[in-house]
Amino acid sequence: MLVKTGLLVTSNPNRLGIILPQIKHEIESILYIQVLNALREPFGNFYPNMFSSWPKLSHIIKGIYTQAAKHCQNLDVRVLLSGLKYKNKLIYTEREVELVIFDEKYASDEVQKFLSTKLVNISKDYKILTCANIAAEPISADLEQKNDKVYQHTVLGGTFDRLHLAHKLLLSEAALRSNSKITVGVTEENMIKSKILWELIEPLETRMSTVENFLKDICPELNISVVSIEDPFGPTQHDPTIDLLVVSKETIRGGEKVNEVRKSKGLPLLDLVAVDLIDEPAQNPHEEKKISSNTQRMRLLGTLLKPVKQNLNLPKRPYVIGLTGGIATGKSNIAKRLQELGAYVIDCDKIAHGV
Ligand SMILES: CC(C)(COP(=O)(O)OP(=O)(O)OC[C@H]1O[C@@H](n2cnc3c(N)ncnc32)[C@H](O)[C@@H]1O)[C@@H](O)C(=O)NCCC(=O)NCCS
Ligand SMILES: Nc1ncnc2c1ncn2[C@@H]1O[C@H](COP(=O)(O)OP(=O)(O)OP(=O)(O)O)[C@@H](O)[C@H]1O
Repeated sequence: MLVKTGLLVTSNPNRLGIILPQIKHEIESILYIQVLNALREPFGNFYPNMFSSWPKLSHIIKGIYTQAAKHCQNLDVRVLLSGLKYKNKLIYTEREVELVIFDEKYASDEVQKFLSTKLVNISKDYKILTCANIAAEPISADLEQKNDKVYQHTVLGGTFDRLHLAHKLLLSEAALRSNSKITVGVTEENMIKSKILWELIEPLETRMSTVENFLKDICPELNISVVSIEDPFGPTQHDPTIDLLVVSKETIRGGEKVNEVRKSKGLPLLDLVAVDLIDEPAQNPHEEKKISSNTQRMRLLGTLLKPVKQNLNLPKRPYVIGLTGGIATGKSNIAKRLQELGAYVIDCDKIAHGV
């Protein structure tokens, strides 16, 4: 039976390419992923010799979100970081977990103890699924990770429309590298008007609260501040406590500009960490190569944005349809097709010209 929220406990994320296609039809909404090498204590001590610092885990998180992009883009996947960062933590999830999936066969008393003592928000009627015996490469630390510094106060910025897996990767990088505070700048309306189909961008409040909820879910121990920004600099132009800016390979230049502004104001320069771009695995012709909010908005065209409200007081006919849109968006074309289907068309453009 389909559940809303699932939790996958994996001891080897390299198995995800096989597990995700098997479990994606079991879950409707949120899939939490907790990486753990064993259910035994010390809980959260995830391959301690290999991952001596949190940023060394970055490539594992990237691997998970890349697999999620390939296999289950319609699920809201959230890789939990608390259990990786802090030893002996309980697993807390904002949503109640209804299905727990393991990628190893554990003894049933071990499973029971784990569920009852470590999993805080679990449904009374939870179900368990085991996907065992899946061969995979052993996991390894990212030896390429040259800067594995952790900072007091990390920052990042973006529009974060329809929060996608690449946004989650960026937010996770900032969370892995922070031992205290994380600030996220979210663009206000003045900064989004040059974007494709900007009219379809979610309202600022929605984008801000989605970012905040995501961060609170994956790492509630951090002091999280989500602010709106009216320019590409946001709080970085006056806050001396910030010490790291997380960008992607395409926004490094923006990061350098932030440092130019800080230099001119006598503020300490920020370290920059750039995450790689995550590609769109199901790219159609004319779509961007990377996972992108623009693509998501374009894919919305021709779909119902929200369910039609039933109003029993309305007569069944005639329907009044308002047809609006920018220049050359196809209004006349659609009006012609509706006319062919029997609609009576009132062209306000023509009426206005005649006034
Ligand atoms: C001006 C800014 C913030 C506007 O954000 P933008 O509209 O590009 O946001 P968007 O939601 O599209 O992306 C947010 C971030 O995710 C990155 N990102 C988007 N898609 C992908 C992807 N497929 N793979 C990896 N990263 C991605 C973007 O490069 C960006 O860094 C940004 O472009 C910028 O210049 N950043 C550097 C400076 C900065 O962070 N300033 C704000 C400080 S509070
Ligand atoms: N669904 C579609 N797919 C591809 N091309 C389209 C589509 N709909 C319209 N077009 C093309 O886009 C162009 C503009 O279409 P149309 O004249 O219907 O737009 P409009 O919104 O009425 O423009 P105006 O701003 O002049 O009122 C035309 O060349 C039309 O053939």
